[in-house]
Amino acid sequence: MLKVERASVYFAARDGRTVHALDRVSLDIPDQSFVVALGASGCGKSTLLNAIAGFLPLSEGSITLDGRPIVAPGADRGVVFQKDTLLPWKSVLDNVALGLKFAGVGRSERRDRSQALLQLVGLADFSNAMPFELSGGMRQRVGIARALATDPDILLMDEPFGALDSLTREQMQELLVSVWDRTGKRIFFITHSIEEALFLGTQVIVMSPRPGRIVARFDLDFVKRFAKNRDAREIKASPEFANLREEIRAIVHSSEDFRSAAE
Ligand SMILES: Nc1ncnc2c1ncn2[C@@H]1O[C@H](COP(=O)(O)OP(=O)(O)OP(=O)(O)O)[C@@H](O)[C@H]1O
Repeated sequence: MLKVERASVYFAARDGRTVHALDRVSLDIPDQSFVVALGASGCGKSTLLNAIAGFLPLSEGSITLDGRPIVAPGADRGVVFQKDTLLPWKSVLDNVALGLKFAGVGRSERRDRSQALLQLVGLADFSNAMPFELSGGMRQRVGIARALATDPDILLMDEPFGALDSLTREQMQELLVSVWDRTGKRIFFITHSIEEALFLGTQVIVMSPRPGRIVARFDLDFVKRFAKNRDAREIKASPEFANLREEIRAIVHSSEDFRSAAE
């Protein structure tokens, strides 16, 4: 279990004011779950992910992964950002193998494990390609393979598909469901898209800004249905999906109205 307990983060803004980016957020991310954080800009989604990744300290509260306190980045957490962070001078295979190299894994095992992961993300034939030869979606696939290379306990994804065109985005969502289903990794995923959140999450948390709080939680099973029947259109066209989309839209908008009224 990854456990966030009453996590708060305050930042000192440049004008001397204090920004309350996260306010006593509690969240459980069980094994094999797919937890999606949804909310308008500035509601603390990235702050929460960065704290789980160990990139920034909490002001109050705690985060533990299977009982171990998180205080720094570690190989037990794989991270994927919106902008890929591939090294342009290294091949696709070497990019995937990078974390394994740092972990001291030998050359041939690095090759085998990285090749298997490239197969998992549908890029088996691109191991010798250079990053500049790949499309945006393919680069994100390499990023996912690289994040999985050290066999982490959780995958942390900060708007990984936010810069992709809508068709590629849907393909990437479907690919990610396969990766999740086959590896059994738990995932914490951030998005602005209500539809993406509904399609992917076993749990969706809706956040609102200033201070960043969780204002609603939904347990869902669309992603499990898709993992079984692989029919995204059927799921997204279902009345159940449409009703929830409207319900969540109303929550997101009311938290934005609240913010503008307060300003
Ligand atoms: N290093 C920092 N210094 C000061 N303020 C910060 C810092 N990082 C984030 N903030 C502020 O904290 C709040 C939450 O930011 P955060 O990036 O976590 O939101 P978000 O929900 O991820 O937004 P977006 O969807 O736009 O990425 C915002 O008001 C932001 O301006």
